[in-house]
Amino acid sequence: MASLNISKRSSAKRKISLPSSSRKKAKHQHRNADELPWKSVSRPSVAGMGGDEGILELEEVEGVEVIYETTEGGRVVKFNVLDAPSESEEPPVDDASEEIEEQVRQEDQEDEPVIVEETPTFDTENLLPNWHKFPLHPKIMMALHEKGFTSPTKIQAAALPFAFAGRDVVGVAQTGSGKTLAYGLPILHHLLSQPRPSRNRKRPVRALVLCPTRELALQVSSHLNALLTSVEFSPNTNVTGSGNSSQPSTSTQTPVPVGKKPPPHVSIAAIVGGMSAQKQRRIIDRGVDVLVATPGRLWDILEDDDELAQDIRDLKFLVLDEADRMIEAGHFAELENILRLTLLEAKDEPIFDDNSESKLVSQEDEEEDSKKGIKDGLQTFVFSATLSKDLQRNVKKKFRSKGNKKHYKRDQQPATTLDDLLLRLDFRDPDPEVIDLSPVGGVVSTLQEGKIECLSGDKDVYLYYFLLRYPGKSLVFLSSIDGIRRLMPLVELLNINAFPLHSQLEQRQRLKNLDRFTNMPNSVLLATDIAARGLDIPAVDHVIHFQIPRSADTYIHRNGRTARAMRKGFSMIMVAPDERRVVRALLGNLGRDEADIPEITIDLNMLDKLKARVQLARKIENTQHKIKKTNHDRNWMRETAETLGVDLDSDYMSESDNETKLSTQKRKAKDQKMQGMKAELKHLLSQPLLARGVIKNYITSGSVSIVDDLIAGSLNDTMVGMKKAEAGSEMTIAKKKKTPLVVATVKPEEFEEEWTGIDMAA
Ligand SMILES: Nc1ncnc2c1ncn2[C@@H]1O[C@H](COP(=O)(O)OP(=O)(O)OP(=O)(O)O)[C@@H](O)[C@H]1O
Repeated sequence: MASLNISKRSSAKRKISLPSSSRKKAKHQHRNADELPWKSVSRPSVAGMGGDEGILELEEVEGVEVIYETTEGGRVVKFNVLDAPSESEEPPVDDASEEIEEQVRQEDQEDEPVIVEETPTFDTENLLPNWHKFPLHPKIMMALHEKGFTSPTKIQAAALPFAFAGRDVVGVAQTGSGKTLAYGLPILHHLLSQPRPSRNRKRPVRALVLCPTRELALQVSSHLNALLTSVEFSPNTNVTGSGNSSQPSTSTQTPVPVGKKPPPHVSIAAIVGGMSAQKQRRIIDRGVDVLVATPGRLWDILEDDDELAQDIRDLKFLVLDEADRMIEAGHFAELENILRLTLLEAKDEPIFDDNSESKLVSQEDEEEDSKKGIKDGLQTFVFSATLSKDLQRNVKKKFRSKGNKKHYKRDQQPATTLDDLLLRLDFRDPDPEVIDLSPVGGVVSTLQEGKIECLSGDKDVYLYYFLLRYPGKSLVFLSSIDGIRRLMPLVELLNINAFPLHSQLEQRQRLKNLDRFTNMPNSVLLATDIAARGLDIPAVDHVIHFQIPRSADTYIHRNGRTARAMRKGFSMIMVAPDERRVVRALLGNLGRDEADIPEITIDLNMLDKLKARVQLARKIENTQHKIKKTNHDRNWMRETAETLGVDLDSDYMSESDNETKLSTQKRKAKDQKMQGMKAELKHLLSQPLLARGVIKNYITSGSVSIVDDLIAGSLNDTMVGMKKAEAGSEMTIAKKKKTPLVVATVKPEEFEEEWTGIDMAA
């Protein structure tokens, strides 16, 4: 047997680094080395131990303290074997033991078997010249290259230098402009530049990203994970062969457990409601570097997890993504509690207390703080597409510039809840950098807008028209879940591939529907505003405001689900007469005029044909709904009576029985009627929708010949005789105020010329 000295020494520290519940009891038993409880371990194939080198077998031992005693015969080594205490016993923790703990922790670092992980090299200068000036870890450069992200987006180019300089950043940039990586890259860079964490020690949470919705949190974590996974386990890849490292990065010392795959260099996890809390707790227990969370679930977990609460106090990065939505999402209390943990001073005290004495942060306080050297290196990033100018000013106002000796009074009344939230953030930076790249009027340059003005009751048919006329992936926003519940069966009856998304669906169903929508090219997602923020669904062609948004911000964020990352997109708002005033006000808030948004030209002949289909589908839906409701009411009465052990009134019963008999006949009649209506709808749906002047059986002889277009494949798939068209290519441009409408059809090329795209240059 050969023994490994490192193992013996490292074992001693394990006794102290174990979590408190499983700490070992200091029951000393001096023994000689051969009596120790050795365990066989597989031989490491790295760190110079790969060859036989005379070692036949390796063993290690845990829970042993090595004692050197000076005796008359010289120095002798003894071993203290430590027993594990019972669950209820907690070892006394005193200053001395903490000192030892720290000492042993250091020893641990020295003694663990390590391998040297080669930092890959990457020729950024030639392969990613637009990224070259950013000191990003080569692995990140490799990932950006692999993803084809050849240049930073504007917000990335603007925010990264400040983030790398250790500054706090408040970033405002249009939807789909790459804000996730604007804060994600500095975090990943920092973590990748640290040694790969050991499997033996739980990694603390270093970065917390708070998101308003579960979907966004899941998306952010998978977005960051996706960037890492391609390069995580290819540390020695040399992409260029030229050996030009993107930056002078040192090799990282990577402790690798014997015989095991190295642990991930960076571990990212999402903690959101609607999924197993136990599983999420287990993930946290295993150790996570970047926690992406919704405030509600995170606070639930934090309430019982002191260790995690401590991690949050010691964070290196705090991010608020879509900060303004967070307060709308009803998470304010939880969010506030979480943020309180991140305060530098008076962590447990409310920020705004009633004691006016303490409301003024004086120059003396400030100097006192700096004498104490309070500086923990927390960096805070706040990002959104919509942070009002007032708010941005307030963020700055809050902070006392050390140079200027400006003072901030804590009893300053915040103007809005979001002001309040931002004032509760304890930016360590005396002057957080506010970067505002939001476009004028909130509209992304690649987005084209349009509107349809119609009666509320006609919105269904106009929507149907739009979906058939402009096939593609359409995200339809409604303000209420009831609205979705009403519209969903209707569009299904009309054979539209539609999926619902709202907060009353189970999380699994929500994700499934999102996934189906993402993967089906010609499909519709009927969603409430839970889908308005941050979701990065690839290639959404159209955003439709079926019900008008509640605020200008919501209009911007809903629109932001299309025209992302320089792609084209179209947004359509449907306005009923009684909604015009609100829409006017909403656009006014964005400094815009109602007439800025042109109307979509509708082929009224085609609309009439669709009306027949929609009316019939609506009739079927209403009848189905009534049947369901009657059955539900009757069953509910019987079930409730059964549960309560109450006999139903005999009158009610006989009435109900008579009704049942009657209703059996009625139901049969209704069923027949329903079958008839369904057959009729099926027939209607099977009929081609002929444009005016087109004769079905004589395609060459109608007043409009469609042969050439048919051969060229340029006809709309469902509206026979109408050419294929992109949304936005058939618009009625309204002249401003009181001038009659001028009808003009705008050719797609004319718009394309105006689409300038996002200038990605740094
Ligand atoms: N440098 C880049 N080059 C090309 N594409 C990029 C770059 N950075 C990010 N992207 C892509 O752009 C898309 C939008 O990014 P992201 O979701 O971060 O936008 P956002 O600004 O957070 O949008 P929102 O305001 O809607 O949340 C994503 O698909 C992302 O992968």
